[in-house]
Amino acid sequence: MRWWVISVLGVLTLAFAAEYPPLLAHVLSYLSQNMRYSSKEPPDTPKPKAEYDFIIVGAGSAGSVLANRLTEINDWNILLIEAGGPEIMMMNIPMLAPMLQFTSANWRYYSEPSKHACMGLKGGRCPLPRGKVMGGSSVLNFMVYARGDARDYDGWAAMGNKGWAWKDVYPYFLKSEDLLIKDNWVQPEKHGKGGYLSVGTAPYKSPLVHAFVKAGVELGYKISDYNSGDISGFSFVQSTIKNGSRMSTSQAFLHPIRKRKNLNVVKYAMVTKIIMEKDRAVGVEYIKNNRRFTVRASKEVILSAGAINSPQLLMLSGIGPRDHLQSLGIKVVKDLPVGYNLMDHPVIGYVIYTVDKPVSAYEEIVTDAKVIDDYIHHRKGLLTITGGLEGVSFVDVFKPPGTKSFPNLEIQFCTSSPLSLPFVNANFGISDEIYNKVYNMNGKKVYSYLMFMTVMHPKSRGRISLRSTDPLAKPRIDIGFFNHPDDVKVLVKGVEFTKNISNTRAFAEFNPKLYDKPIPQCARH
Ligand SMILES: Cc1cc2nc3c(=O)[nH]c(=O)nc-3n(C[C@H](O)[C@H](O)[C@H](O)COP(=O)(O)OP(=O)(O)OC[C@H]3O[C@@H](n4cnc5c(N)ncnc54)[C@H](O)[C@@H]3O)c2cc1C
Repeated sequence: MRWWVISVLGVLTLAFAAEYPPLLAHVLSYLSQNMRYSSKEPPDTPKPKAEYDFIIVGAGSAGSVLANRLTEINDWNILLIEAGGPEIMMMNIPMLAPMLQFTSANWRYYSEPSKHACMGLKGGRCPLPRGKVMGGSSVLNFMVYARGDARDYDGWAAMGNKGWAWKDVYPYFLKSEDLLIKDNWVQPEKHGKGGYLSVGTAPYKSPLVHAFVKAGVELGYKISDYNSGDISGFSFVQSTIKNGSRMSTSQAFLHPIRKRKNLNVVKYAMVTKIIMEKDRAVGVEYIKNNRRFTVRASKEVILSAGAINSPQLLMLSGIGPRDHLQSLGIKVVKDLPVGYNLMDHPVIGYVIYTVDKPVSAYEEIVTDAKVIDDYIHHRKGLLTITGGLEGVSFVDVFKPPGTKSFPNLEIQFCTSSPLSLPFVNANFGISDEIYNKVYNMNGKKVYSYLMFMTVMHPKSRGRISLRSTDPLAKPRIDIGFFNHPDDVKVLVKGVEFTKNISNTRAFAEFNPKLYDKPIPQCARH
């Protein structure tokens, strides 16, 4: 078990012992649950074979599913290689999701400074968290289960991506899912039952998220099952959780198959190169415990190392833009535009409203004995909220509700904000100067909510490139946020839209006030 888990549990144990003597027993019980939990993950294979049928690089969202499906074929041997270590139970407490970014389970990538974005953040860089652990980013993420809109898939198919139309992918969504939600805002006929991946909702719902969904209806939007193929509307979140705990893809797809003899897993193993023979990938090199290993694949090497590491590994292996590879002295195997066309969703993270009632999550929830008892003993309460995120809406900010439109903005509704949970400022990487001038409440308890706004179909593009030939050096990430002005227009309109939401009758009882203290650098605008 990691030192930080032991320290957190130690502090919690001492804090509880005085106020809630039975809690000591609960904490110990949690520790023993963790031991049992750890034994469910496929173990590290001490001596992998020299050759497998398939090698999968990265045990994240994609890699876990692939390892499960491929090992269904008894005759195929699969090696799954993961740079990170085991997932531990503490990582499954939904409300603690933001804290995981401060652990070794995060690759800790940052964007390059840019003249359009991330300027109020430390060093002018946006933190770009990615999971480095069994389960990958599905261990760090905020658990929102969102398939996307049918029109997006059909658009990709129309671009020539055979097999990606909604009608092609939808059966796989059904197959993989185990819907646990019984509420009437979900259309059960659009969901799967009995699959590996549990989809539920947090047992706790704050009064604020109820107001958020009602506000949507008041403004003329429908309460939607955003996983039905049409995302438009307002809703509570559907989450990859079960019994109030995170369900990562490792838990969903790897734990149940840990006894399959044709699956080997190596953990803490960093793949440094794909071995190419002519145009064919025939194996990989990896480093573990400072030793270098080579393993061959008779059928395929599958690269599922995530949106940052996969292109990095391709380029290190000679697959990438000729000029770039040659400038670093890498032999070109295939000249391809790897690393270009990087797309992520530009966001405004800090549209905050303060409220005058104690209805939002606050900093002390991580040390409040009652809140912790609720979670450890009953798997309910504030700690089951997925990273503080409870509601979601997808709207077209340029068109009134009810008209035919394709949403261009996603609003994630959070039952707290960095004013109430100051540690979240570190997640965003807010600079000390801006934090102290704008967001530091100096210990004053503030209740608030936040609408986290995301551009749905960004036009901005970035690029990933190599900094050096050292596979352990972080690649250069030019995230490209806001290099297209249309993305800014969507978000500006989105901020106005949050005012409409907060001005509804649904929110009136909380007396919300936009927290509009100007950031000094923006005051002139
Ligand atoms: C903080 C955060 C919040 C998010 N919230 C949501 C959300 O609420 N809902 C949602 O749908 N999506 C969310 N996402 C995005 C989602 O989690 C990712 O899109 C998804 O997990 C990516 O899956 P992947 O398999 O491509 O990569 P990953 O899951 O990142 O897996 C890649 C794996 O490869 C391993 N790896 C990388 N390089 C190597 C190497 N060289 N050798 C060996 N192993 C390697 C990594 O350690 C990792 O385990 C979030 C992501 C983050 C980081």
